Amino acid sequence: MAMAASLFNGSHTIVVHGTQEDNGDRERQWHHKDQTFSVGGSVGGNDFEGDKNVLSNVEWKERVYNCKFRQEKSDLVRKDGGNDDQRLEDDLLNHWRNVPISSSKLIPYRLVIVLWLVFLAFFFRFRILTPAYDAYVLWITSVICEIWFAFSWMLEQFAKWNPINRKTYLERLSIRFDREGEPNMLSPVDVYVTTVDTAKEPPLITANTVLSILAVDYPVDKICCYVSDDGASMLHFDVLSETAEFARRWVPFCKKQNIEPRAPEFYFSKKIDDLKEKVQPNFVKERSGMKELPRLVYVSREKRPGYEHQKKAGAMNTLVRVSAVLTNAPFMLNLDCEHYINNSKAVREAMCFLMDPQLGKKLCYVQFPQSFDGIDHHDRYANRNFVFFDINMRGLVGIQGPLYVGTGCVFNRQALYGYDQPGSEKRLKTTCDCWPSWRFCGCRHGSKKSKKHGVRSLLGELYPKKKKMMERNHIRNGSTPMSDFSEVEEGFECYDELEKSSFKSQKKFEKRFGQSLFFMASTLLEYGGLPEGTNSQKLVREAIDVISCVYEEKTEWGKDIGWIYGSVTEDTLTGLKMHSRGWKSVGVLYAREACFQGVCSYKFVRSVAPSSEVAYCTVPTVCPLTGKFIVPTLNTYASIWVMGLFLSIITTAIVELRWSNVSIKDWWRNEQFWIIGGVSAHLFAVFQGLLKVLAGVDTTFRVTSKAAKDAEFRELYLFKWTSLLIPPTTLIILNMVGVVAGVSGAI
Ligand SMILES: O=c1ccn([C@@H]2O[C@H](COP(=O)(O)OP(=O)(O)O[C@H]3O[C@H](CO)[C@@H](O)[C@H](O)[C@H]3O)[C@@H](O)[C@H]2O)c(=O)[nH]1
Ligand SMILES: [Mn+2]
Repeated sequence: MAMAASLFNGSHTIVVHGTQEDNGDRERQWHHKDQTFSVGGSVGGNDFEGDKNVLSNVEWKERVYNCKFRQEKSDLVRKDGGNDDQRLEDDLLNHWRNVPISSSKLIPYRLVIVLWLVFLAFFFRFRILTPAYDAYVLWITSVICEIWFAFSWMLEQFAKWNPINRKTYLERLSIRFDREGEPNMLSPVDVYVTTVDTAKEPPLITANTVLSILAVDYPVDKICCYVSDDGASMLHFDVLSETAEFARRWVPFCKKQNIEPRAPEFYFSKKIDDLKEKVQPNFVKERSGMKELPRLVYVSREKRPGYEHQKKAGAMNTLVRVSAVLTNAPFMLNLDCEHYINNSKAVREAMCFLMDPQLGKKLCYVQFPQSFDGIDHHDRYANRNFVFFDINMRGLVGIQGPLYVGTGCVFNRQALYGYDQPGSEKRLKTTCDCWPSWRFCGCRHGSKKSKKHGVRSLLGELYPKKKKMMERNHIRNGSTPMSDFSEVEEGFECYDELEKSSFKSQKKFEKRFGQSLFFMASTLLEYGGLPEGTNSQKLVREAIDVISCVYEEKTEWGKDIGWIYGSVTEDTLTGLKMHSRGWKSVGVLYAREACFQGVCSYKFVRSVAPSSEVAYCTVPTVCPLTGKFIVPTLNTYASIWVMGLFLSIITTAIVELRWSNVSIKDWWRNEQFWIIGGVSAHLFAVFQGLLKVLAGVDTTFRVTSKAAKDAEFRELYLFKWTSLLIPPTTLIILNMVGVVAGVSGAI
């Protein structure tokens, strides 16, 4: 099995790939500008000089609380006449704040929900106590459906009980971490882009996304873009290398002219006259900007017959490991290939939360809403999804945080490694069984003899390094809490005892993360960065190791850590897994220019809900047809409950639209698709699910085609037959017949 890594294009690009069964030729050489670059695992050494910055990352925290902050505060206090000390302190500490939704909108909302519950209780009492004996089966069916509706409605409604808006302060983030003329303290971020099929995902789309990432408004040495190519296609590879070349001109241009968005195709398609109102840029800045480029890494993971490659989730886990070895940024941004960065400050938005001294530690991710270009004017297919993002997700902010929806999401690396949230009770347990013991003693026991040296040097350095960093902090500011420091000392005292269990602990680590000692060591660096004494050759060799398809065998990847396998909605599953470990998430859901923008793909599959809609669309129409009614003639009381129920449901929707500012039209589209989806796609999904559970037949992840052009909108209005349409069509016919029968019966 041949593997290769090559450096191309000067030093800002790296290629890491395993051999694909279907292309053996790629790893050998690569032509660019009449030059052939050989592929012997070389990498631009100076690129990794940034490590020192990466490691000193821990300093940002310290800095927040210290000199700078005090000075800022006292400056402000002086300006303000020193009045509201506490308020100022709070203000300065926060890069974000909650913007409460006005109680004139929220109180009626909650009242209506409570009212609904009361009506519901009486309604069910009536429903269950008065069975329709002459239509018993229909009655039972409809009652079961109603109970299910009420239950799911209750779950949904209570998740929205406490919706919250938030506001970020990018300037404060800059004041704190990004001062001119001083070393930048913003946290590094690894960016992941996945792509697979050149036919469905034109490489130009990926190229645009990559350019928008490279041009993002963030320190260049703190951004590293990883592109996973699951198609192992020469075309992707070539386009990407051209992209890297083009970036040399494009990125400085974007930064100099401060244009948005920074994906070229979408920038030029805006047709804005940018020549107006341009300011003369600072010459020095411009010149230095010309040579500054973030790194770009191309990864094509190994695939072999007999090994399940796990689609996107597999690609993501590969990227997690490669990036851990090469850059190990504490945070990572995940973008599908068609989702480019529309607002170059997007990463900073996320950092307002992730670098927050209090909230940041508890966060597993920051999710941005999905927003799309090229949605037809009437949004025929409810693709804008405002109801989901502006109502449901915003409601979830008030609980543990919004769901992960697969793209436009910035993660905390530690949360993906399966650790419990530091504040939660479970964390202590995890820490006790494997963390400290291995941290201090693991260096003495390499599992493989051949690797023993590497282990020792790697892990051996980890401890002194951590200690050194802490000492530095300690000296620089007497106020640093002692706890961390004494924890280290304690670790040393019980060294002997820990040593005994160290071998066991390391085995545990291996079972969890796989065999790469380098990777294991990287997981211990809570603030990211690379251990000292590594060189680029070693790193690339290690990177190739961790993308091998056997790497995940007998590990927890995809089960307990990283992206979770076995579902077509691996995103939701992955997010919930972290939530279940106590981590919180945040949504950047407030109205502002979309941070990420996708090329619209018309695909309609989402959650799999039992399709009680089908039964409920059928039952009422069967009644007039058969002359048997599920609801006996209503008495006065019962009709009050039924009316009340309907009215309160309608009112809830209205008040919901008021606090969320979603338009009636968007809401109506959503309702339409709830029904259409419920009786078609969801219904089929239920069958697929059953097939999988009962017969082990697996569902497939079909890649969505991203090549939609304006001219193709017409197609959206064309009628195309698919078997998915059978159930809704049948239902429509049944209902029409039912109405006719009902009306004629009444006449
Ligand atoms: O074998 C594969 C298959 C897909 N992908 C990538 O996965 C991403 C998502 O695939 P896509 O076909 O665009 O799925 P969508 O339905 O448009 O995506 C939504 O829904 C998916 C399933 O819930 C999530 O994985 C996505 O992130 C989310 O954007 C794309 O970048 C693909 O290139 C791979 O890398 N390898
Ligand atoms: Mn997609």
